Amino acid sequence: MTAQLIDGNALSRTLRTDVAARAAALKARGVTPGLAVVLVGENPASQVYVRNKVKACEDNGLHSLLEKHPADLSEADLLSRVDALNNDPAIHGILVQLPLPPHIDAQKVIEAISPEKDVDGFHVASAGALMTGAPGFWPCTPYGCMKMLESIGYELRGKHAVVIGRSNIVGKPMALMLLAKNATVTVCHSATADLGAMTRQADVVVAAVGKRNVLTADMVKPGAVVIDVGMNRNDEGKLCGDVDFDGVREVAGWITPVPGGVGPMTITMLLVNTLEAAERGTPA
Ligand SMILES: Nc1nc(=O)c2c([nH]1)NC[C@@H]1CN(c3ccc(C(=O)N[C@@H](CCC(=O)O)C(=O)O)cc3)C=[N+]21
Repeated sequence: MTAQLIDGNALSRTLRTDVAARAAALKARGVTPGLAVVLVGENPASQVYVRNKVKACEDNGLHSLLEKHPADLSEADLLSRVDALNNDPAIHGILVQLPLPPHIDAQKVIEAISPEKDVDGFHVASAGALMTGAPGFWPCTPYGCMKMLESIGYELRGKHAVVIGRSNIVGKPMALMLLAKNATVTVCHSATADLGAMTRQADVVVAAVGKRNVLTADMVKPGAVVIDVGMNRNDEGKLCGDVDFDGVREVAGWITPVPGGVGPMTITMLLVNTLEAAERGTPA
């Protein structure tokens, strides 16, 4: 048996059509949803990602503002730029591209973003809202993973989900979202004694480590859903995930590809959050 693909590009197209319709409806009421993307320095990967985000905005009727700053921008100057965007009525969402140069305290910058505009969902107020079930923005990558599970009609209640990775931007929020859907959740990480023993029990595996071949076919229960959050390069320089795709697809029931899986969904959920921010800020 070969796993069915969960196509992040196709699902993104569907969801972005809805985003575009909602953006048009807001525009008819005189409000264009606006996203500010702030880039500090010249990290080549960041430049590609940022360009993709801006293009996704343009393609779907959102206004975007790309702010590029030199790598030696001071932390104080970045904080005052964030403050200006907090007070800019044309901007509903603010994204400060990570990683930031080492002389800048990234968490401090994130906490300076108004929670109402924190469309990345990285602010501690957003994290607290997710943890308690209060309204707030969910981090785009795990949110996109949940949409992928929803798209195949997957019932999480009573299932065992294993998350590999415990970052603040993917692993931890992913575990909370799965828990909120009544899955039994195990979070594995670099100190987990026997990763395969955990993943072999999983109905759903989410791999979010940032290392190739973290999940191989022998570690997967037949029929399981496998979601690959990884973004790595192989020896030939090709983009690949954390999952040994060719092996695992022969065992899994469902699998997300890289590229064309979680990546485009991350950008889609950024658009969704930005739209949501604009809708929340617009009186009916
Ligand atoms: N404040 C902040 N928010 C982020 O959301 C954020 C960030 N910083 N820093 C970097 C990471 C990375 N990230 C990606 C999003 C989409 C793709 C994506 O669309 N990937 C395509 C392929 C792109 C390619 O070919 O390189 C795919 O998987 O099909 C990748 C990576 C968002 N990030």
